[in-house]
Amino acid sequence: MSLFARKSKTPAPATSAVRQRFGAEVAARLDAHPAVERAAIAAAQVYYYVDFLDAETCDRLIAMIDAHRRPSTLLSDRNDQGFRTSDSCDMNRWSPEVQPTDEAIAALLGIDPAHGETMQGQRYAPGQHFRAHHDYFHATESYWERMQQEGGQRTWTAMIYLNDVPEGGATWFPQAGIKVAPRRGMLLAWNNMNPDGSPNEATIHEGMPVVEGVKYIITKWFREDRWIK
Ligand SMILES: O=C(O)CCC(=O)C(=O)O
Ligand SMILES: [Fe+2]
Repeated sequence: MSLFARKSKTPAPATSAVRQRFGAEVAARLDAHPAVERAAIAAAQVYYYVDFLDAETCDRLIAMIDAHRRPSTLLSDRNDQGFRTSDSCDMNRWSPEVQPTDEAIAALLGIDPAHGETMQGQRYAPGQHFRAHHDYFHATESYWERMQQEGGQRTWTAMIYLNDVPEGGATWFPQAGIKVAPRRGMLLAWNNMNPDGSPNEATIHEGMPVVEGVKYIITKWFREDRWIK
């Protein structure tokens, strides 16, 4: 018996059949949806749905974010103040104000809502930003062990812009080569994995600084396993 067996930490698998399946199935569903467009880039699966949410629902969610916001946090071993300077809040999925939107996002992607983390509301005032990052978890970070118990890797991200922003605040994917300006009610969704289920580095993205106005969004991350046990 090897001395090194068992005790050593299991390295995170680079690829995974479950993640592969999420990539293929969600993409096929979005490709087939008449209101959804795929962004014309090869490096990542990025989709948008222009009028996903009506103005009244956007306004209701904005009011909830304003009422509950607190400084955003960062899941990282680096203490990097200034990396994410927005405010955030948890959007309770069981609240009658939130549930229809939360479930509509999961239904659009065809993912069991139990795989979805708590939806985040985010607010960026002028000058606030979220610097370039990946939404997937890095297996080298100390949080990885815990994340494996809590639904595992993140697969798809869905974001909704709740308002138009007069200037700034675009979501920029510098490697994939796409910049998306906020537009009220528009949903943006992308797969953080490659088709083989490994993390796609080209999904690195940033929330660019708002120049004029205030930017409100909601973000929902889906895990490879159930996040709600
Ligand atoms: O604010 C944006 O446009 C991007 C937000 C984002 O990347 C996130 O919430 O993970
Ligand atoms: Fe992100």
